[in-house]
Order: sequence, then C-alpha cells, then structure tokens
Amino acid sequence: MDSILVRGNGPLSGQIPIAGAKNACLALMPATLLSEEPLTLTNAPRLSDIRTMTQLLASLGAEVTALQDGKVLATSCHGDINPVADYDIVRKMRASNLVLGPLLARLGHAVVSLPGGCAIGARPMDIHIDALSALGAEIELKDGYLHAQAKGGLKGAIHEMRFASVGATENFLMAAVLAKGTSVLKNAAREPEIVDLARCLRAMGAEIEGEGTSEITIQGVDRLHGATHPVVTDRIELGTYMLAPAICGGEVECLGGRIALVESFCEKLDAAGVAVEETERGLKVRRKNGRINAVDVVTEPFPGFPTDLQAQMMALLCTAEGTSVLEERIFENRFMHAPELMRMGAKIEVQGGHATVHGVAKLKGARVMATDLRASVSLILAGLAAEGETVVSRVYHLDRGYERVEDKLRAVGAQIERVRDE
Ligand SMILES: CC(=O)N[C@H]1[C@@H](OP(=O)(O)OP(=O)(O)OC[C@H]2O[C@@H](n3ccc(=O)[nH]c3=O)[C@H](O)[C@@H]2O)O[C@H](CO)[C@@H](O)[C@@H]1O
Ligand SMILES: C=C(OP(=O)(O)O)C(=O)O
Repeated sequence: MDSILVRGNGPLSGQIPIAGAKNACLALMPATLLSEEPLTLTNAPRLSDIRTMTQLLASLGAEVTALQDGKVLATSCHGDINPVADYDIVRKMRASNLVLGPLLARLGHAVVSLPGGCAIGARPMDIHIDALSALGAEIELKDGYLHAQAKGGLKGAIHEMRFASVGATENFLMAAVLAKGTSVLKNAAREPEIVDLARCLRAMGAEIEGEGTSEITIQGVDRLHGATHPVVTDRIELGTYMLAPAICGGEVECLGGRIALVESFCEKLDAAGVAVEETERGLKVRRKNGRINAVDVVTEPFPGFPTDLQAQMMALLCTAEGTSVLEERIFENRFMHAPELMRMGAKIEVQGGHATVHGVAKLKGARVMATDLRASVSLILAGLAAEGETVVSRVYHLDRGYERVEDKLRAVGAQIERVRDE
C-alpha cells in the first residue's frame, strides 16, 4: 500500500484547480439507469470511488465510458438491466446504495445489498427505506440484501424525512421522477450535490422544483431522455485546499471555487484569521496576519459547517492560539484523526461528540495512519504544519476522494511525495 510523505513547509503560492464533486458524481452516475438514452457527465473527477460506481453500473447492465482522461463520463443504459447490486461491490462504497431509487423507478423492483457501517458511523438505511416506501415500494431485508418491489409501479406521495439525509433525498428524487403523479419531499437535504442532481434530472426531462430548499416537489413523467451535464465543483476538495495556505502561510487561489459552496466554512476561516477573496477564477486564500485564532465549530447539514471538512479544520486548529471545541453532529464516530494528530504533538481531548483542541505552537512529524478519507487528508495538512517528516499510510482512503493530491500540493510549493511500496 502506498504512503504519502510530507515535510513541514514554508509559505505556499500559486493555483490549485478544484475537480468536479465526488459526492455529486456518485449520485449523477446512477441517474443513467433512469433512461435508455446516454447521459454524459463533464467535469467528472478521476477517483477510485468513481471507478467503483462504474463497476457497479456495469454489473447492472449500464455502459460507462471514460473519455478525455476520465473527465468526461459517457453513460448509457439501453439493454437489459440486472436488478441486483451485489455485496462484493456495494461493501466497497456506501454510495452504491444510490442505485436503489433508480432501479425501482425503471424496473419496479431492485435487490441491493445493505452497505453496512463504516469507520465514521453505523449509517443505517431506514430513512431511505421510509422515503421509498412512501412512494409505494415494499422493502424487506433478506440475506443482507434489501429486496424492494413496487407492484403496479411507484406512486407520487408527500413524505417528510425524520432527518435531512443526503443519500435518501437523492434516492427519493431518482425514484419520484418516474413515479405516477406528484411527490413532495419535506425536510429534504439542501446540499449543492442535491441541487446538481436535480438540475441534471431536469436536463433529462424530469419536472422538479424547490431543490436547494427543504421542500422539493416532483411531478412524475413517463420517461427521461439523454442529456449532458457538468458536475458541480467539489466543495470539500475546495475547503481542503483552502486550508493549505491557512496552515502554511502564503497565498493560494483555488480555481473554480465559489463562496456560495463553502459559506459557513468561510465564516469560520474569517474568525480564525484567514482571508478569502472571491476572484473571477476562484477563491484566493491567505492568512490575515500572524497565528491562527481558536474557533468553535459545529457540523450540521448544509448550509451549516460540513462534517466532511471537520477533520481538516481540526488540523488547522491544532496550532491555533487558544482552545477550540469541535462538535460533530452528523456522524457518531468521526474523530479517529484525533489520536493520530496527538501522535504529532497535538493536544486534543475527545468526549463523545466533542473534541477540545488546545492549540500548540508547533506539531512534530510522525508516522500516522488514517481510517477514512477526510482523516487521511487532515493528516497531510497537519504534516505541512509540522517540524520534520510525516508519513501517512493507507493512502487508498485518500484516493477515494482526492485526485493527484500530491501533484496539486506540490504545484504550490509543498514538499510532498507518494512513496510506492515494493
Ligand atoms: C456519497 C456522499 O454523498 N456522501 C456524503 C453523504 O453521505 P450520506 O448520504 O450517507 O449521508 P446522510 O446525510 O444520509 O447521513 C447523515 C446521518 O444520517 C444518518 N442516517 C442516514 C440515512 C439513513 O437512512 N439513516 C440514518 O440514520 C447517518 O447514519 C448519518 O449519521 O452526506 C454526508 C453528510 O453530509 C457526507 O458526510 C458524505 O460525504
Ligand atoms: C464520508 C464521505 O464519503 P462516503 O459517504 O462515500 O463514505 C466523504 O466523502 O467524506
């Protein structure tokens, strides 16, 4: 397994291009199951999760072709569709559950392996099941698989989710677009990736209103057609790279970034002493002056502070002036990076959903290991702020969500390389 070697760094300078969003693309790709005509996604990121979704869709009978070095994905689903999403693929990636809604809508039945929990939490599927059941699906668990059936097809309904789940909103949307009649989803998730999916579905002929708000209305149509859709900018990759100059000093412009994607995050950066300027090409980031101030952070659904940036923010706050409290409200076990940061000299106390970070003047390089994607990149960011060398192992987590992380950081002056194991 490869590792990433990082050396403590001086100021960074230059530009980092931000890719299309992993989490948008993982929801957009299954939309191909809804139409016989091709769906072309431009600005797709080149990531292992996208390859896993490609493999899953291929196993269901779709064709996914990567063009232009993978940045354009041409997907198509005109032949026979296999309704079974197998455990061997689903277990690799939770977002595999996003084929459930489209399979039900297109075929009236689906058999999708339960993804199971992962390092950051148990992540059950009850909200997805309730939402699809409201549309008339009967869903039961057998042998670790969700067996879903909509005898006579899906029917529009009004449904309120108990929590604004991102994935359940996506599954509901993709099911309701081909259901008979009108559906209304209340307490819908408002993330930019939901807005992106709704826009793509509309380009395919769906009738959707209200995406980006807590209430989405969908008027079912008989069929969807092909479309070409650009994947929205990855706000989590954006936030991650915005933290690099905040940690090292200097000035970095994140190309393609917009404040609207990361507003609550920018508010915290501002309070911490980091200036963000929106330019024609993206977001320019630099420290206002001196050391970073401590700030408190609470993760919440969009437009709140994203859980997917909590670990990276913690890396910044490890060397802030004063004490910060980070409260994780989305996932019950998302502080696994804390003990690894402590191996680098950070002072952190974790109690349940709260992590108290007492800023230290300097971190020290160490061998560290991550158990999830955002934890991995937080250790790289911490390594940029540390004295000496940091080696982050289990890089396969990182490759799920960051394309060429070492090239992008090296291009702005970071000392970082991938160490390939013999
Ligand atoms: C591929 C993708 O887009 N992943 C993102 C998506 O994950 P995902 O769609 O899995 O996140 P959800 O919004 O569904 O989950 C949020 C919380 O709700 C709980 N829950 C969810 C569904 C359910 O049926 N029952 C239930 O209890 C989860 O365990 C979790 O504690 O949104 C998360 C929250 O912004 C992000 O961290 C992930 O990066
Ligand atoms: C938690 C994440 O992804 P997933 O939902 O695919 O596990 C993430 O992108 O940080």
